[in-house]
Amino acid sequence: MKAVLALADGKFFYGKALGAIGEVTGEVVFNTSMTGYQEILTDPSYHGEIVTMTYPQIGNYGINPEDVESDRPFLSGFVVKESCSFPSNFRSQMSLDAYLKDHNIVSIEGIDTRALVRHIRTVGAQTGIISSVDTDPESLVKKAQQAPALVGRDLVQEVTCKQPYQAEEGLWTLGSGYARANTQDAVYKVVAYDFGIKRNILRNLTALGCDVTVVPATTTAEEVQALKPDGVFLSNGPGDPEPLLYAQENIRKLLGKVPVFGICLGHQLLAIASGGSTYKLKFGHRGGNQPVLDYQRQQVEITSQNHGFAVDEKSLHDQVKVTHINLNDNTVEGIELLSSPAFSVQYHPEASPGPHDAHYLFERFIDMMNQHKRENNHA
Ligand SMILES: NC(=O)CC[C@H](N)C(=O)O
Repeated sequence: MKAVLALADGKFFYGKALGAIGEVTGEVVFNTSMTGYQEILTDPSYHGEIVTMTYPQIGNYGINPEDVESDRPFLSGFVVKESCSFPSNFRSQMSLDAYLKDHNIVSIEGIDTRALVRHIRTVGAQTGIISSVDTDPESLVKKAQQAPALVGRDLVQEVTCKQPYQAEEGLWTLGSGYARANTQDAVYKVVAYDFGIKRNILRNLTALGCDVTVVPATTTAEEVQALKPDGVFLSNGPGDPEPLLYAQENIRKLLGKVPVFGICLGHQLLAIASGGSTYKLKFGHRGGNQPVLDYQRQQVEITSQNHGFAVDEKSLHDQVKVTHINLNDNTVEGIELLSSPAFSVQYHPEASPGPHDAHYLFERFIDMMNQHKRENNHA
């Protein structure tokens, strides 16, 4: 069945319907990871986005129930050059097409994804539409122009949990699957703000001895403090960090009282809460091979990334130190506060999918909690 992808600037591509039949709008972005499509589909940070995979064949190792970062796909739409309809992997239980249909994700295949990505790189990420019900490019371009843009919207409220819960999964091993978190012997009590949290962050924290309570995005600083955490974690999540005033306010109140660690959206919110600002990148960083320099260790790490906004270095005051930069475009990749125990990174130390070079950051959070505990016991 025919499908069309159209962009707000008038560019369009004819392709074939994949997944659900229907029509969907979102910001059209691209991800350069060669594998890890299940983790990408289920990363809540992609909510509101139509994700194009640059790798030419997607779905070749099928879909299994384990490689997920949340309980369902959150992205608006999915674009691939070729979707593999005969997956080959001992863990596979269904095809990509069947999975996208099951979760009602309107997708398209068979378009020239290289041409699309080159266009996005030239003109910048923008709103687009995939449709298999209306295939008139002119009408679709109009609909794309009328669709809400990503900037200025609070998408976090659409993906955050409704109620607090305890993280129960540990790390995955072949043959045994996910370990169960050993909360009884946990040494650190962590409260994790769920702005759209990826499960592998929680798995990494529980594996290092944290008992993690995940709380909804609007939980107040007072409610968090009532749980007496040793540390607070600020998660990744979708959309623009600037309109999330409630989160910025709560983080501001927690700073100096408890160690804070943020990833991606959590990093952007920490920067804003400490006086900085963010801006939209031309087409973002999404993929598994972004080089980052850690000033402190004087080491380059290859990182997993997924973001369209970035912290403005010029907006940061002298109590905020830039700890990491992206070696492709020199954008801010990590910060540390000098006045309170808090740090954050723009990229994904939990990988899933991607390289594991940055795992040391979870250990840094543990060290920070240890030091804070020691100092408080002496006080
Ligand atoms: N993965 C994330 O947390 C993304 C953060 C934010 N939504 C951005 O696009 O920049």
